[in-house]
Amino acid sequence: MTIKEQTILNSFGNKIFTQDKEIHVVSKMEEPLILILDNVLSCKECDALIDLAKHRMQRAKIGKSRVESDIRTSNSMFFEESEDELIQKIETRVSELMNIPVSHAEPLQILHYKAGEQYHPHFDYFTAGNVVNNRISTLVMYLNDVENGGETYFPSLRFAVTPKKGSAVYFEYFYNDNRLNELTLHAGNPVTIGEKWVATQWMRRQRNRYI
Ligand SMILES: O=C(O)CCC(=O)C(=O)O
Ligand SMILES: [Fe+2]
Repeated sequence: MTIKEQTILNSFGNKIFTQDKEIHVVSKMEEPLILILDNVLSCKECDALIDLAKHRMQRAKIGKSRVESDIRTSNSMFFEESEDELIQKIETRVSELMNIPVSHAEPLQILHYKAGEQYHPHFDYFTAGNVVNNRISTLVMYLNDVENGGETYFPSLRFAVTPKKGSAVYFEYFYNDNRLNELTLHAGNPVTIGEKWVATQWMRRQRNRYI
């Protein structure tokens, strides 16, 4: 008999209630746990995040060393921790949803892909050496509808998530069985028509902010 591993997010039923939102579970994969969620952000919140971010975008940097890399061709920025009311509200909602305290959250990241841009397959957790406070889970929130392409693609699962404004994909990689963590390999497929905006929240195993 195979014993299913404990997960961080324990969803029951078709809805997840946070203090200010009723989030819909559209689709679910059990192991590794992948949830497609709708109504995570309102249209107004998506537009406001893009507006706040668009003047602050830089060529995306990868991983801990933050060197520029061809792994990702999109542009990115990070909001300051709880920098204004909107960011604070979203951080609170997302941490309730992800079942991890805000103190374990990385700053909220915005990514912008223009046509032709992509994010090659990668793990969100760090694999090099002895990582003390690794990432354990990810929420990618879609801030606009993409005309064509731009799916979040899990090549080992042959599973593609189509961006939809206000919706999100959640996955976690804190399993004892590392084969499950490795199945969360994912990419941002090339945007072929239009553009793509996402907000990514990564959670750490331990505290990551001191406020
Ligand atoms: O753009 C996407 O669909 C994926 C983004 C991503 O993998 C990340 O931000 O870590
Ligand atoms: Fe990622």
